[in-house]
Amino acid sequence: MTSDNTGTVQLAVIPGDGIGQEVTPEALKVLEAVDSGVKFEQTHYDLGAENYLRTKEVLPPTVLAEIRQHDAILLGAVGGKPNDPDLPPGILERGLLLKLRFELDHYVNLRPSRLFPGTASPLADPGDVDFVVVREGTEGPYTGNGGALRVGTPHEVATEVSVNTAFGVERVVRDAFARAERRPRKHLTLVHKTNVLVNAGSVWWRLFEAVAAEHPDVTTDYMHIDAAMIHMTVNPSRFDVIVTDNLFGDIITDLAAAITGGIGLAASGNVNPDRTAPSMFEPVHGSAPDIAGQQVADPTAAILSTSLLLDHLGHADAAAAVEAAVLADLSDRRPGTTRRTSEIGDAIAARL
Ligand SMILES: NC(=O)C1=CN([C@@H]2O[C@H](COP(=O)(O)OP(=O)(O)OC[C@H]3O[C@@H](n4cnc5c(N)ncnc54)[C@H](O)[C@@H]3O)[C@@H](O)[C@H]2O)C=CC1
Ligand SMILES: CC(C)CC(=O)C(=O)O
Ligand SMILES: [Mg+2]
Repeated sequence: MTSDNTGTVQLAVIPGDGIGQEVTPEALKVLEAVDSGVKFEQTHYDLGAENYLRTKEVLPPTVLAEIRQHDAILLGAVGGKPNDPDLPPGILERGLLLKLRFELDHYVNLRPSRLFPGTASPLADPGDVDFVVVREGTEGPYTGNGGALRVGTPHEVATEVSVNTAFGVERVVRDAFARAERRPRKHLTLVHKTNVLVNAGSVWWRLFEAVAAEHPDVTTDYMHIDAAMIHMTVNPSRFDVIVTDNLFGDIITDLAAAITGGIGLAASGNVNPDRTAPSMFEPVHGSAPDIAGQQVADPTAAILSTSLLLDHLGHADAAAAVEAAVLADLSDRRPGTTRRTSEIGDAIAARL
């Protein structure tokens, strides 16, 4: 998919905050180096904590409307230092990141986890880990539904309501079954907490079962979220495709990253499968204020996110080339040696 007939892709780039500013240029370096047959025309958007502190604006409607006109979005990370008194809690996470995901209907948050050859896992015997988490991206407890009463008093009550619509659950479950069907193992696991979150759990379970009946070739199972974390730590190779809600998917995928070489390698796509708006590609990690500005962040996750972007735009060969370049770089990494963020980007781009 390109925006015109000249093979030009309109790419919105939002480096964001912290290490987002450092890893995004490396991802762009790789996107420019790979032979995809198309030209990426980039528009950079200065959005994030610094922009907010300067302008008191997070995502003006005109900017959102402009971003919507692009073919795809590449995002670094957003979020300031924890508990910064100048940043209202969640203002960037909810006002920018989730706003983009919700407004652009990124209902499939795709997070693949593979233990690439030569990559170290903290698990002694991880096995052949290759699974993908299909995280619902527009509902759950992240919709901002809730509130607080009697704030600051001993009688304070705070709620965050998890929203789960039949429409929202069914479409992501259908996407997960379709993905499972295309994979060799054809196995799908629903992860939830149906024993306690009975209302949300019920709609997830019923729709999962209903869609399963249409996919007799996909084997299925169910795990409660807590038990799923045991299995992911003890025997992660058992998973193929996991479908789950927005919050569980957020948490699972940080663990998934940790067991497959670290958060610096975990890529993601916020996908609008209906293509009614641009999809957005970003590393799983955040802005990492603890290491920002030091050129020590690993840009591999951001670089692998461009592989997901290329694949989404229909450039499967270029996507595979980026992944192959990353794999080659990973297998050359030696424990105890460190490279700057830009050196890793240079090395991967050079392989293309
Ligand atoms: N998609 C996004 O934009 C996300 C934004 N955030 C925001 O980012 C800020 C920091 O959040 P945290 O919870 O600390 O999560 P984080 O993912 O930014 O950092 C967690 C830990 O992983 C390390 N880390 C992260 N990326 C790395 C990389 N590429 N290479 C090496 N080490 C890396 C960090 O140094 C830190 O120790 C917060 O404001 C949070 O809301 C968090 C997650 C996702
Ligand atoms: C900062 C959150 C809104 C997002 C997050 O942690 C994630 O998508 O992984
Ligand atoms: Mg997260």
